[in-house]
Amino acid sequence: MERELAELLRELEEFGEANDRATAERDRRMLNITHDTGVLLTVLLRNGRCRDVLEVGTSNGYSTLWLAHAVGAEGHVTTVERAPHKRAMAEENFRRSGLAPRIRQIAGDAGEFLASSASGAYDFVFLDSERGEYAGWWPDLWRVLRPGRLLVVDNAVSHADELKDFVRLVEGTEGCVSSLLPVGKGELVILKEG
Ligand SMILES: C[S@@+](CC[C@H](N)C(=O)[O-])C[C@H]1O[C@@H](n2cnc3c(N)ncnc32)[C@H](O)[C@@H]1O
Repeated sequence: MERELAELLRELEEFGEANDRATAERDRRMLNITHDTGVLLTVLLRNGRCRDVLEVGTSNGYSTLWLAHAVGAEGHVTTVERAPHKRAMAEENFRRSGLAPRIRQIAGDAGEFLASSASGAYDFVFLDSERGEYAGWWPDLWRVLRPGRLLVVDNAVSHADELKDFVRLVEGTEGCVSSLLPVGKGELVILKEG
């Protein structure tokens, strides 16, 4: 990774940690993935030669930068965020990173975006948003993911209780194999067989 991008990621990690310590207001918190989760995403995307990535939950774009770096110059990351102030922060971080041309920012509700997305549009999905919505989004998440590809869910250990219904749905889906990795806040890696 280029020194400038590594430095920007470190800066955002420090900003996110300090910001989230200082406020309990969820809408003001960055709630970024951990550094080691960024490395895990890089390994998975690079190994899968992923080019069409969907992220649900941009926040200020920290995780998006890991994804955009991992897809390489030929790849694209579509990232959905409903909070305008976070989208603006992300846009500035994307500009600073030089990776903006690979990133498509979607403004609005992820559920609506998923429902309007084409089947098999993505070869990797990263889910890091409003956990209470995941079970309702599952049919569309599954539909937009290409067969043979991965969907990764953050906070699968840190907020396991909130994900119970979702995990039950995942485990009951035919053609689905999942594994919980003890990286960062716990990453549920879901394979769509095919
Ligand atoms: C945990 S944060 C994302 C952190 C980001 N992935 C990172 O690691 O840098 C979750 C984000 O999802 C957004 N969000 C929550 N519900 C949403 C929805 N229904 N549609 C779009 N974005 C949503 C929140 O505004 C918040 O910024």
